[in-house]
Amino acid sequence: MKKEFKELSDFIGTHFIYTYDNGWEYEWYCKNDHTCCYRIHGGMVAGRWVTDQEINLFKIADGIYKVTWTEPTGTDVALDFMPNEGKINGVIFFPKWVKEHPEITVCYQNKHIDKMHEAREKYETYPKYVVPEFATITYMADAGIDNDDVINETPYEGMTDDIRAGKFYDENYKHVSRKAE
Ligand SMILES: C=Cc1ccc(O)cc1
Repeated sequence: MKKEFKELSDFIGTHFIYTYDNGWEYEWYCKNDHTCCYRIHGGMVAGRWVTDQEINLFKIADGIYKVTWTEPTGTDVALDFMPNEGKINGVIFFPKWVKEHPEITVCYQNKHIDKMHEAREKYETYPKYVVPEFATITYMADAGIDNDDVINETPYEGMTDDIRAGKFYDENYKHVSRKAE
């Protein structure tokens, strides 16, 4: 994607794949000015995916965007996107229980909100496990606003390669079913 980001409107609707310097691979979509969706492909909670997470979104300066949110698990996230530089700085603040039982959170979270709330009451929160890392963007595309096709399937091995190879979405950024291939 060759585009110079400047305004907030340049950012909203963008779909990213990136790899943190610790090797964790994430996929994230700015669905609109107050909502994101994401899939986790590598790292402590690989396999987890979430749609329609409420976020706070600000343009910090031309082409620099800050996104923050708090999750049903109690995990807090702060991301600074610098798409013109191909970089993101992310800080994830995991409750102690997520580090100790990451498998509980590996699911399509939207279908398991009660389970997340139960776990955050049952297990310990502190000390938090803080993960501050830069990430390198490996894919960036304009998926449009409120596109429910961007993140609508459980992550599988090779999914990010398929997306980068242009095999995952059609010309309207609709998900091409693998069965139809
Ligand atoms: C915990 C969620 C999360 C989503 C995207 C990202 O870059 C970091 C954390």
